[in-house]
Formats: sequence, C-alpha cells, structure tokens
Amino acid sequence: MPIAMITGATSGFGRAAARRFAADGWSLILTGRRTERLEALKKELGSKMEVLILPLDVRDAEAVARAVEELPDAFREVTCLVNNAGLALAPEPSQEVDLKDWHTMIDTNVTGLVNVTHAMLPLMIATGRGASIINIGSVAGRWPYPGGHVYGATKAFVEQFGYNLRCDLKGTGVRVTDISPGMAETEFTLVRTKGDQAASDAFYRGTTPLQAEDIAEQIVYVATLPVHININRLEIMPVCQTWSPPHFERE
Ligand SMILES: NC(=O)C1=CN([C@@H]2O[C@H](COP(=O)(O)OP(=O)(O)OC[C@H]3O[C@@H](n4cnc5c(N)ncnc54)[C@H](OP(=O)(O)O)[C@@H]3O)[C@@H](O)[C@H]2O)C=CC1
Ligand SMILES: O=CCS(=O)(=O)O
Repeated sequence: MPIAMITGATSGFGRAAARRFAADGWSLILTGRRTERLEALKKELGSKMEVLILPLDVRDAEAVARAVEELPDAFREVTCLVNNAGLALAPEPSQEVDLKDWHTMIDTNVTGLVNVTHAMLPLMIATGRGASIINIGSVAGRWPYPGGHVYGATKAFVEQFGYNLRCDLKGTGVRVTDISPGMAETEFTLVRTKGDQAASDAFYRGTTPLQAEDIAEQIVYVATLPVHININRLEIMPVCQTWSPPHFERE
C-alpha cells in the first residue's frame, strides 16, 4: 500500500487528509506537536492500516532530519508528502504586530516547510515516478488583504518554492503541487486569534466556509492522478468568498 506523510495531522486539513487517505487504504506517517492527538488518530485509524506517529515541531531542523533518518524501512517509500503544518497569527495591521508573531509564521510556514522538504527529498526521489509533494499554500499568497502581511508572504514563498522545486525535480518523476485554499473552518482562526473562540465563531458566522474534508478530498485527488499529470496549483474558495475591488483612499 502507498504511504503518505502528513505534517500537521493533529487538526484541520492534516487530520482530515489522514482519514481520507486511510479510507483508501494508504499507510500513514503523521506528524504534529500534540502527541495525544497523534495517539488518538493512530488509535482511530491504526487497526485498519499501518500508522506511524512522529511528534515533531517542523521548526526544529535537526529533529526533522533525525526523524526522517530514523524512519523504519517499512515507512521509507513515501508516495505522498503533504506539507500542511502551518499557521497564521496577528490579524491586526503590520504596524501593531508583535514581531514574535511574524517570526513564528516565517519559522513555521517557510523554515518548517523547507526543513521537512529537504529531509524528505531523497526519499521522494527514491520513490520516483508517481510520488507527489503537496504543499498547502493559501489564497492569501496571491490576494493581499489587510492583516495578511507576513502570513500571505509566507504562502507566496510556498507557491514559488514549489514551482522552483519542480524545475529541479525534472526527470525524477516526483510531482509538486500547491493547493491554495480560501476560507476554511478549522482551528486556523482560533489559532490566529490566540484562542478567542468568540472571534473565531464571528469570522465564520453567516458564511458557508470550506470544510477540512473538502481540502482532504483535493489532496487525495492530486496524489492519485495518473503519474504523467502534475497539477501545479489548485486554488479553492468557498462560493461565499470572492475578491474585492481596489480600495482608494479619497480626500
Ligand atoms: N483554514 C484555512 O482557512 C486555511 C488554512 N490554510 C493552511 O492550511 C494548513 C493547515 O491549516 P488548518 O488545518 O486550517 O489549521 P489547524 O490549526 O486546524 O491545523 C494546523 C496544523 O498545523 C500543525 N502545526 C502548526 N505549527 C506546527 C509546528 N511548529 N510544527 C508542527 N506542526 C505544526 C498543527 O499541529 P500541532 O499544533 O499539534 O503542532 C495542526 O495540526 C496551514 O498551512 C494553513 O496556513 C490555507 C488556506 C486556508
Ligand atoms: O489561508 C487562509 C485563507 S484566508 O483566511 O487568508 O482567506
């Protein structure tokens, strides 16, 4: 059975993707910082297929490299790497942001993603034709909005890094895709508002946002396409989300 490695499998898209891959019989390597959630997911899915959990902070390059080096033989032929771990913080304007929040987003969404990718590249290349690296970007990487500042910039990095990676992987058979969702109801906004449940509820109120399962479906779709197809970028919004006209400050 093919193996998927998912970063940030303790919540949202990552957890939904784990369940969706499991439904198709894939073996799983699941990572995240919250060990108890990883254990719960292993308990839920592990009776049906092989599940390896790796409690891990993607920001820790050494820990990431060691975890990959120490992968048991049965888990080394990875067919799909889902670089999903990430977060947004500080919805306020740039001029009011705590610098630490900018650093945390860069360290997680940029440095963490490249840490995992760098460690996993030899394994993905060894798997070769049909392997996929799926990076979770965001509409925020393309479409600016107030309070998007560093979060959107990290997702622009994710998109461009993926394209450049594709160039280097020419001839290996390894595919690279950026899946860029719009508004989706996960723990994302709770994290962004530092645990303010009322603010998170208010953000989604009156909308029909994407659900984690919608994105999981797209992840599995991309990973299971015929091996000669590479989707470069897949941008997905809920119908209730569109773009705004340019904003003019008038005198
Ligand atoms: N929800 C949305 O509207 C959208 C989200 N995205 C992106 O999708 C991805 C998943 O977010 P989503 O599922 O919505 O949010 P959740 O908050 O529900 O999930 C985020 C996941 O990332 C993990 N994570 C965060 N920081 C780290 C870290 N330092 N090391 C390891 N794992 C980490 C969390 O695990 P743990 O805390 O256990 O470490 C968790 O499993 C993110 O990259 C996000 O930017 C993109 C577009 C839209
Ligand atoms: O990445 C998150 C989606 S949005 O909130 O920026 O639309």
